[in-house]
Amino acid sequence: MSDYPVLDKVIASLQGSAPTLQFLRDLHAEALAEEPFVSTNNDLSVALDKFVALDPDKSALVYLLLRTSGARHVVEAGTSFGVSTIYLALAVGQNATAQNAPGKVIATENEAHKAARARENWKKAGVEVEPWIELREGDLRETLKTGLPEQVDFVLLDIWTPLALPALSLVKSRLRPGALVVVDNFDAAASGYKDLRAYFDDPANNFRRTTAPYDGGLCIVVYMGN
Ligand SMILES: C[S@@+](CC[C@H](N)C(=O)[O-])C[C@H]1O[C@@H](n2cnc3c(N)ncnc32)[C@H](O)[C@@H]1O
Repeated sequence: MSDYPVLDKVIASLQGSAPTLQFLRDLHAEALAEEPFVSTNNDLSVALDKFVALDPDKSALVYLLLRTSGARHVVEAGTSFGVSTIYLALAVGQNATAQNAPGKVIATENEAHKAARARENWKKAGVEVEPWIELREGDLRETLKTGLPEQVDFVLLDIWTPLALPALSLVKSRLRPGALVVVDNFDAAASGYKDLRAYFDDPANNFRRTTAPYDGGLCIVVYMGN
């Protein structure tokens, strides 16, 4: 048992070695001890030293979506201390191993000290996690311009709202038909997501979406292909 019963449920929904799952549980408990933060109507500087991690129940859903879709090529916009990345990498590693094929999570973080903490956390998470991650440090509007996989299966948009559409736009041409895009706080940060919502809803872009009733609204989007 932990101080956060949700973590017991979440960890039980994952496959992984006991030490890796225990580390993830402890790390996520540390993140939960913070004040909640949503990126609209706030002073972003207060988030510089915060995890601002994806909620555990949303992270579990993301892990299971990745496992069921067999995703091996993932882009994460907004990594912070790398909590959500651990869920992504665990799933990608398991999918890649099952398919005997390559796989990678491209993680992005602008703040050098956060990137350093993320690397430490992934090292501690161990071989089920660390080898599957490529961290691109710097502004994602630059770091995602080149070197993306031919096909991207999954995109996690967990980033300050003005960066979400620029991130997706850089990845869009690589999305495979059926690729999933998950956007955190789609309702709670609705005012910041006007441009992204219009982009999803423009028939020319060929996305279909629903918002799952997780805290703040978790938007789940499928790219239908050209
Ligand atoms: C909500 S947090 C990500 C949390 C992470 N997904 C998790 O669950 O642990 C968003 C992160 O995006 C980073 N960020 C903000 N602007 C960025 C940019 N232009 N390029 C890359 N990262 C950026 C912030 O420093 C912050 O750490």
